[in-house]
Amino acid sequence: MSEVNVKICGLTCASDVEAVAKAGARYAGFVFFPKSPRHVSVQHARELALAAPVGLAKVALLVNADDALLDEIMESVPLDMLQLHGRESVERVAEVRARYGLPVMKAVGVASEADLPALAEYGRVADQILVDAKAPKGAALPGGNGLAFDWRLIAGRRWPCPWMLAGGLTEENVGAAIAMTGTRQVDVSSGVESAPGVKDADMIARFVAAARIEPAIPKL
Ligand SMILES: O=C(O)c1ccccc1NCC(=O)[C@H](O)[C@H](O)COP(=O)(O)O
Repeated sequence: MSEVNVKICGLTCASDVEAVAKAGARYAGFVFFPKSPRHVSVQHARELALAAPVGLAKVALLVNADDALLDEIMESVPLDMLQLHGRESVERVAEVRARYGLPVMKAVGVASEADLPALAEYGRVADQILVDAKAPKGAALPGGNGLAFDWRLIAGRRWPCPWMLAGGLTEENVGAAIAMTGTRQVDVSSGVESAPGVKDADMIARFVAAARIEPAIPKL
């Protein structure tokens, strides 16, 4: 079975990038959302992205971004993927993908069965979907809240494109989340932080290691 890919989201300093690369994560996420404790400016993101080693995919996380912001980011920051984490429509996802020529991952919040059809809809236009916990009503952030959803809702489900599981993952629960959902990609932010916006290198290393432990298959 292929190795589980890990995305560590919300990196804010050079030591975060180093820790993520050293731990063997596949993706590094930079948050462009001013209300977030993980927000980075375009110039700062450029410096962090330039410091990332080959093989670490750099992802820009955007919330309802207009073309002006996307143009500015695309001109300065070397990126491998755009993550749309707001209320972007299916049409907007297709438009962003065509305009910038980068793979687009659309985040979809899940709290109940009623949220599942959106995964298939976005899965038809996006390159990947991020199956995340739905932010509570009135939350300041549309993601990165450290909340999990009921993984049984998506156990055994598949979509038309690759997907990643997110929401409240930690080194303690990521193994169970992988086993229950069958995901081969996981995304974490709060679960590897010592305080909001402050990543912890040891927690990152332990999270990546925990995501890579394959469940023992009993011998017949
Ligand atoms: O992390 C943020 O601050 C953030 C702000 C605005 C939109 C999305 C945001 N994070 C989304 C992520 O990619 C998180 O990794 C994902 O939602 C899981 O977060 P967590 O439950 O904290 O691991």
